[in-house]
Amino acid sequence: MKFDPSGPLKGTLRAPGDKSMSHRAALFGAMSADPVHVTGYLDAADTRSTLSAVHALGALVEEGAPGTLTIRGPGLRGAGDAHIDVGNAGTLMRLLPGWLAGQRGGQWTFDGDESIRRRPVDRIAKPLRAMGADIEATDDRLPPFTVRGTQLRGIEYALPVASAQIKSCVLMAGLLAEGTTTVVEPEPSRDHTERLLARAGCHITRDGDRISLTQHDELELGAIHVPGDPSSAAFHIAAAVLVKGSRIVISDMSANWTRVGFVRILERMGGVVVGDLETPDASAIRSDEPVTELDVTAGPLVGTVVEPHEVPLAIDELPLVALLGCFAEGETVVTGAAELRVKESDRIATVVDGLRGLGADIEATDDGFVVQGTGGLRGGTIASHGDHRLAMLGAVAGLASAEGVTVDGMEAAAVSYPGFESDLRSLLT
Ligand SMILES: O=C(O)C1=C[C@@H](OP(=O)(O)O)[C@@H](O)[C@H](O)C1
Ligand SMILES: C=C(OP(=O)(O)O)C(=O)O
Repeated sequence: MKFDPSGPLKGTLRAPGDKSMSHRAALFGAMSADPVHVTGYLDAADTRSTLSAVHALGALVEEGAPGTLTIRGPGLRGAGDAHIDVGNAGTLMRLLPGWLAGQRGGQWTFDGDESIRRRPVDRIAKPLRAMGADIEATDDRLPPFTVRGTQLRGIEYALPVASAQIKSCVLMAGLLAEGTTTVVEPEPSRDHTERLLARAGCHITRDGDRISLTQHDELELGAIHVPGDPSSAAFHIAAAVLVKGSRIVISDMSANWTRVGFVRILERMGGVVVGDLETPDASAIRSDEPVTELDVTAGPLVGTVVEPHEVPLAIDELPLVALLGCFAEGETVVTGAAELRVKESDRIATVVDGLRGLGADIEATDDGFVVQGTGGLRGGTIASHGDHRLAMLGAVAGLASAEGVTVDGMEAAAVSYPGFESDLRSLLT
């Protein structure tokens, strides 16, 4: 699929439902005793895998108008035996075992696509085993793997990396574990799990970098609205900043401060983005999910240094920071982002190789990359390597390039954003 250099982007767009919140809405919906009504649910391959998973565990999923569904769960302690195909969804693979490990009996096998079979699960197996869980993984660290339900006990666990997936898994296991479960975060990461647990009536508290939760009987959630995904919106935002004369509005986007690190980095680089973002505050647990409207205008950019503590707040948007760096004056550096190597692809290698193939001056480091801004990109061909974020990166690069970009494997975008190409083209004038 070729993306030619384009004229200005204009218009208003709502990005599809947030992927992280959609996974959690389906999982926590299934863990609830009463029906949970969801609006704004993301209809994409990853979040379809989650609906299939909760169905396999015994939940009823009634789909209504687009993005609207009702989940009638088997409840916190009622998950039935199943084989779970997570497809390409790392979030599903890392969160769901947390719920299942503490069931009274039962057995679940997990597997997924070629990419998921390369993604580590020892990061969740280790804390779950410390809680008493029974988990067997391939080579002790990869899918396919098996979880058998057993009584768990609460632990205190210091996360070795700032990962919302590991944090969420341990907290979910804590719901069924005896005593108190505590996770200690090296840096704050997305906090949708904590907010949902607080809303569901769980006893969850935060003291500095320590999040604690005690065993719980029933989740009470009611209705959940999933706002637009900032990680999906980021591709349109980047395109609007890079193509001269552009002005777009992104409506109904999550303004959760743990998700908008990319907008903060972009503002520092000189991008003009107007909108109300939530004020960072890692001292307490909130229970709401704020939304905002962003007004984005193209403008000249300068290079920046992305510090390790900013990485979890913009992890899936860091490929776009590399692209922006190509167009910025001076150097753009990302550090402390070794986690990029264990995503759908090794995103340090695929971003560096991919952008270099389009004419970028970019070097990989062990934990990030260094880009020298050259004021533009020539264009050419980029391979998605089956990674949705790489495919969408290539499309945006094409619009801002001199000669256009052919994306090899554009269909990968359907993992998080099936309507991406038509949404992007709808903004072109
Ligand atoms: O919890 C989540 O919904 C996610 C957490 C992040 O992964 P890590 O926790 O592995 O950093 C992110 O990259 C992923 O797209 C979604
Ligand atoms: C890393 C991602 O997702 P997951 O870990 O759920 O596969 C992503 O969406 O960029």
